[in-house]
Amino acid sequence: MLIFLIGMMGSGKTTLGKELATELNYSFVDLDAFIEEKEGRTIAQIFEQEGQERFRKIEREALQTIVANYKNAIVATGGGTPCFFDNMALMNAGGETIFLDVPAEFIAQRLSQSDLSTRPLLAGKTQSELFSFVGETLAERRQFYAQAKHIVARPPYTIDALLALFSL
Ligand SMILES: Nc1ncnc2c1ncn2[C@@H]1O[C@H](COP(=O)(O)OP(=O)(O)O)[C@@H](O)[C@H]1O
Ligand SMILES: O=C(O)C1=C[C@@H](OP(=O)(O)O)[C@@H](O)[C@H](O)C1
Ligand SMILES: [Mg+2]
Repeated sequence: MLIFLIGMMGSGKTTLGKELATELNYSFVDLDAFIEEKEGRTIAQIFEQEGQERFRKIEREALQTIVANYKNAIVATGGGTPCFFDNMALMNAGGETIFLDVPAEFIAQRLSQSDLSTRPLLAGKTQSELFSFVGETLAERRQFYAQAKHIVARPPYTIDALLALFSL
């Protein structure tokens, strides 16, 4: 089974995805890390050198490669992945999708304590810009995230909530 974790930057896709893969003895694939390895450059460099539009095409191709080549894996997507092309339909057809619906305030709080330079959409933002950006972006993206087959919408947003979804 392929399990895709989707949701905003800072919702915990990478962190919880790794834990879930260890717990289930599945492979773990982080879409951003997969892209960085294939491209030989960081996500920040791709944005800087070629812009977001090109990044979204690279991201789409990487997602197609993963769907075609992995069988039992947890896939941590990027926050924007569900919102471009028909990526949401591709993931729903290829496996289970789980939206980590963490409130914007939690996310902004977590991100304000992390290194923003690795996430080009956040780099250079002040605390208050970060809080408004996360709130507005989550509102715009919710229509895509809401297409997930499963939603984790109550705290604590931990691996137990993910395991409970499948009664694993
Ligand atoms: N369940 C959690 N509780 C508290 N902090 C978390 C949790 N999940 C992630 N974080 C923190 O939030 C930040 C973003 O997490 P990350 O897993 O990279 O999110 P994503 O991949 O969704 O962008 C990291 O600093 C991480 O340590
Ligand atoms: O929300 C987004 O558009 C992005 C999220 C990032 O992944 P995370 O959600 O793992 O931070 C990464 O793909 C890129 O910086 C763009
Ligand atoms: Mg991540």
